[in-house]
Amino acid sequence: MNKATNRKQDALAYHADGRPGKIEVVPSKPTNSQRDLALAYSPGVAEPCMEIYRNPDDVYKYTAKGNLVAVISNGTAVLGLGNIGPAASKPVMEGKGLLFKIFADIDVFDLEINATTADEFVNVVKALEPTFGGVNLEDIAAPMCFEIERRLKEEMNIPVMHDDQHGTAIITSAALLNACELQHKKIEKIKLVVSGAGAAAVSCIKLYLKLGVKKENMLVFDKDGIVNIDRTDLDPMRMEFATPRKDISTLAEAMKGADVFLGLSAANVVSVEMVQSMAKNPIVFALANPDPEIAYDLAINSRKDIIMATGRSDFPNQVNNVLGFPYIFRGALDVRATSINEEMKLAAVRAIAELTKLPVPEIVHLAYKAKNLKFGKDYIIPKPIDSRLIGIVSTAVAKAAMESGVARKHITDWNAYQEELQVRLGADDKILRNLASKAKSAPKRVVFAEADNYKILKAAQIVKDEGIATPILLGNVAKIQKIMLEHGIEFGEIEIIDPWQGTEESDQYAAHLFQRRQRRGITLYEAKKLVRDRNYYGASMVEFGQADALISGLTKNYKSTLKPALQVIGTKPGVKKIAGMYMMLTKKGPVFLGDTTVNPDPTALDMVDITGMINETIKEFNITPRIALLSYSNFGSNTGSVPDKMRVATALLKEKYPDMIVDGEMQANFAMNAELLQSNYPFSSLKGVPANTLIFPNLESGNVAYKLLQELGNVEAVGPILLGLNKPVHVLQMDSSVREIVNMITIAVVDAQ
Ligand SMILES: NC(=O)C1=CN([C@@H]2O[C@H](COP(=O)(O)OP(=O)(O)OC[C@H]3O[C@@H](n4cnc5c(N)ncnc54)[C@H](OP(=O)(O)O)[C@@H]3O)[C@@H](O)[C@H]2O)C=CC1
Ligand SMILES: CC(=O)C(=O)O
Ligand SMILES: [Mg+2]
Repeated sequence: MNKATNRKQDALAYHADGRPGKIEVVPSKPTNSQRDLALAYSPGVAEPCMEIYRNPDDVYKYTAKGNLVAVISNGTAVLGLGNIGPAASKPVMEGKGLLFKIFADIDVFDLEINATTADEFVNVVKALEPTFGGVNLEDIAAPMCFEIERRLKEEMNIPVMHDDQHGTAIITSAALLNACELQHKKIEKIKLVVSGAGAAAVSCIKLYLKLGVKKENMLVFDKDGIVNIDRTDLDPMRMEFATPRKDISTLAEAMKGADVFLGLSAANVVSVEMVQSMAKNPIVFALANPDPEIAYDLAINSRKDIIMATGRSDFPNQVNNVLGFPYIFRGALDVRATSINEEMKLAAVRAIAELTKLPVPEIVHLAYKAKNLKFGKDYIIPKPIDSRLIGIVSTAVAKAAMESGVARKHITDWNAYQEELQVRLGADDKILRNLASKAKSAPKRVVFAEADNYKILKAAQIVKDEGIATPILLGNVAKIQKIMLEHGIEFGEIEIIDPWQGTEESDQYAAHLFQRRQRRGITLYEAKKLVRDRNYYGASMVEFGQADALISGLTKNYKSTLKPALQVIGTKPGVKKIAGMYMMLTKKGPVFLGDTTVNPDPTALDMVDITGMINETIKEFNITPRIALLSYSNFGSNTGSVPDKMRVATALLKEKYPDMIVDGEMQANFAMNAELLQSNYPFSSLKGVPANTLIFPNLESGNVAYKLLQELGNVEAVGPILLGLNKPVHVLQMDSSVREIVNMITIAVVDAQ
């Protein structure tokens, strides 16, 4: 099975696994009690209904309308896949909904409609106005899309934007301005060739004209060839930029001496020769999705002076409308704009272009495994992951809406607005993305003791593909290869070792184990036998530096996986007890729980050591630990062995680590609710911000808490992160999912850095 087939299977599984599709509707109010339901629905719901009846604008106050965008398509021009119909377009529209949510916290209903005429389409969408704060039209073929958008903008009082037109125009304009600057070209003088005369291309051309490109310097092509004034099949819109020139009829002819090529048409319509025939310092935007007009590598290797961009995320210069639509709608919704006008679009263009010239944050470098991204040929436009986009672009759009008179709500405190935008980005799985970025910045060799298992192999393949780790597989070679073949898992080059057969290193590993355990009842003969076991062998590889981290435990119980690591590697100097911690990815950000894994009933002194290790590890994740020692009492409100132990441990911690942010003993709700803590116990050192690290009095409570959060709170658990071993070894929970294994590998790599 080749890489393409593999990717296909991964993409299908991604969509089909678990709850089918990519989005769900989640209530935003409590629904637990009869009272909640009486307020949410009948009879309570009648109150906001009547308020809105009396004052229609109150719909923004009492419903989700103000943050709800409809992503609507009839499936007539889906990506570059053509007219595949509304149902087949649904994955794209759900995907757009997902991007709106993760990049700008906008809720989306995706609507795929059977509407083949402009009248049908317009009637459906107009009728939806009461529900939505905005409408994002998507993947509707030209020329019908122009009429649909024009009519909806005229007839609706909420912002309507056909993203393939204007989103694309905005992003490519920002990229074009920057590319021209880098290639020393004046926009008024560029010779522009456009492949495609559809929704995206027409809108780009219109915006380029506003930026200064001259109509007479432009040649446009569609499926039937050059768009010239002799054509009888052109609608008035395309006739607008039809060329009177008679000397050119093919794309190859047009490309000779051209400064800029813009492709918004179909895959592979441009050849290397065409690119080579362009003017000095050419700019090529081959933006057809998923495959561009010319492959990135072909174009970039065809000449040295080129600036090349595609719509894809796997090459430099991704020019894709995802850089625009989330933030354009965010700004428009936040000032309750009645439309998205030219001023707002141009403000977005300028904001995106200028952002490119600012120093790039470390986190973006890490995410793209790039060392020195800066305004230049390979960085003409910001990266979609850049979290500054929401602040800069949405603010520019909101200001332009206010200044151009389409805002119905005015923002006065721009600093508060900036903060609000950052909070919107949420904090639940951002930490994982950050950790993955950190891992990718210096990937490590991770040895897998249970490589004859599909889930391990799949996770190993993912981390290799993502550049997080270089896997080393332990196990029976034929068995591993059989599973790889059955499941289409490919690594390219991969090291597979079968410890059972013995290797050049086995004797050295056995001698080391014997040396460490000879006074604990292990003979050399036994040590030799033991290192044929994959857990002993894997731990030895890490101990001898032949691997940087070990992952095991998927198929064996925790203790029997841990034992070899303790015997071969041992604990860090000074560590008496190892421990385990979980990172829970809650909506309020990551919360760390410990010890959830190893020590059944730690003493107050043990608690000090464990908390110290937890504190240090969390700091490695670039998070400041705010630690609460938990019990069933608050600061002495109850007595008993558990509160007493936690109170003593807190005092010892404060003495040993004066800079540690720690307090206790306290109940979990006080730890997680800063207001509650402050109002009842204003002396507490956890002032103002809730704890992010919870230390449990014993294994039962820690284990019960994380499992409850996982099952009832639907909170993702990453771990157990093993603390205190001298080298990175991480033991999976039995039956971890592929995603959980990938997360653990990421942690192991960060641990090994
Ligand atoms: N990177 C990005 O952000 C974006 C990329 N796109 C991509 O741009 C492409 C077009 O999208 P969109 O405008 O929405 O679709 P449309 O269907 O509206 O337009 C497609 C245009 O391409 C023309 N075309 C098709 N095949 C060829 C060919 N072989 N040679 C020349 N022209 C051709 C069509 O010609 P005719 O008019 O004769 O049918 C039509 O003018 C898609 O691949 C889409 O994925 C779109 C939006 C954003
Ligand atoms: C990116 C996008 O909207 C498209 O390719 O259609
Ligand atoms: Mg599209």
